[in-house]
Amino acid sequence: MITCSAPGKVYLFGEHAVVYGEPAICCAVDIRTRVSVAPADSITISSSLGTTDIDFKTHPYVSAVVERFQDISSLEGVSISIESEIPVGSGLGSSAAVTIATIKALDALLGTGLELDDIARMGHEVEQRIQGAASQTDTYVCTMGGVVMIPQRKGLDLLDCAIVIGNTNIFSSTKELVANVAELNDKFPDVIGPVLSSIGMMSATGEVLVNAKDYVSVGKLMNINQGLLDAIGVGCSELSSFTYAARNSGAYGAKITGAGGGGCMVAIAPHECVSEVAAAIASAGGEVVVTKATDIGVRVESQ
Ligand SMILES: Nc1ncnc2c1ncn2[C@@H]1O[C@H](COP(=O)(O)OP(=O)(O)OP(=O)(O)O)[C@@H](O)[C@H]1O
Ligand SMILES: C[C@@](O)(CCO)CC(=O)[O-]
Ligand SMILES: [Mg+2]
Repeated sequence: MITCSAPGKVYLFGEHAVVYGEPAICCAVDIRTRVSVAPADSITISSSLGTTDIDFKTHPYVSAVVERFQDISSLEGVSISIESEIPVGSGLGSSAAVTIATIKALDALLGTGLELDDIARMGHEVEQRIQGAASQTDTYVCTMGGVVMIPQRKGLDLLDCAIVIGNTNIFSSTKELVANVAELNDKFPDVIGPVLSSIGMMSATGEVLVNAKDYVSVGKLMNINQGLLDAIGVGCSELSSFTYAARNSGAYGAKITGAGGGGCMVAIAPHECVSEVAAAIASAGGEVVVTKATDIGVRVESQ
């Protein structure tokens, strides 16, 4: 049996706008999905969502990965078992992590010799197929780890402040949220276009600040980015209430992370404020995860 893992991620800036070619800055975080594979006579995929064969309703991302390997190798049967610390459909890159960890595990099992760039590319193709429109961000960051600016694929300094996540526990489908933004953009292109460009400016301005470890300024920009995410309709009252709770208890800044519409918000905070920020989000009704940036991307855990 071979087990591989891949990390989740939070966006400092740029989700949604990155689908339209704007830059984004995204950070791998220290919560992981583990995928174990073993030779078998038929295909079985087991996760908290159920046990299936190739099944695009229950396991669309993993099924698409299996089909890709059927194209490039002699794969006929395999048993795939998924365990995850990343909540499903929550904005923390659960789809990218399960996709990338499965690609790496099947690559190791079948000896297809994929390089990290090949894994990231295949992961992006899978997200595009299932999501409709998808940027390369989640799959690239989750493959490589670290803090990455997209589309340049430029590595920035690892954050050394605390990352506090508040989960609304409202399931949100990235596919649907991306489609909602596209609909709004089709209806009001002259209004939404400039908002998406302004979101792109966050990363252009934020890059230098992240490398300078000027987290006070990074936080201010995250707060501006949050306002623009609200403007394109991906907020909800719980996300707003958690972001204000975090800001009012000492966080540098707070915003939605990922597709929004539910899922999670992220705050960056000085290490000494973590318990106040976590308590404030929890008393506003959020499930809290305190984590940190990681430079460990996809990797083989055991074989
Ligand atoms: N542990 C898991 N086991 C099996 N499938 C998973 C797992 N985690 C995620 N998935 C798949 O990914 C889908 C959720 O992906 P989606 O892109 O909508 O949310 P996300 O990746 O958590 O958030 P975001 O894309 O905003 O970061 C699930 O419906 C499921 O198909
Ligand atoms: C909403 C989005 O920008 C981020 C999802 O984590 C979609 C994508 O980049 O594919
Ligand atoms: Mg996703």
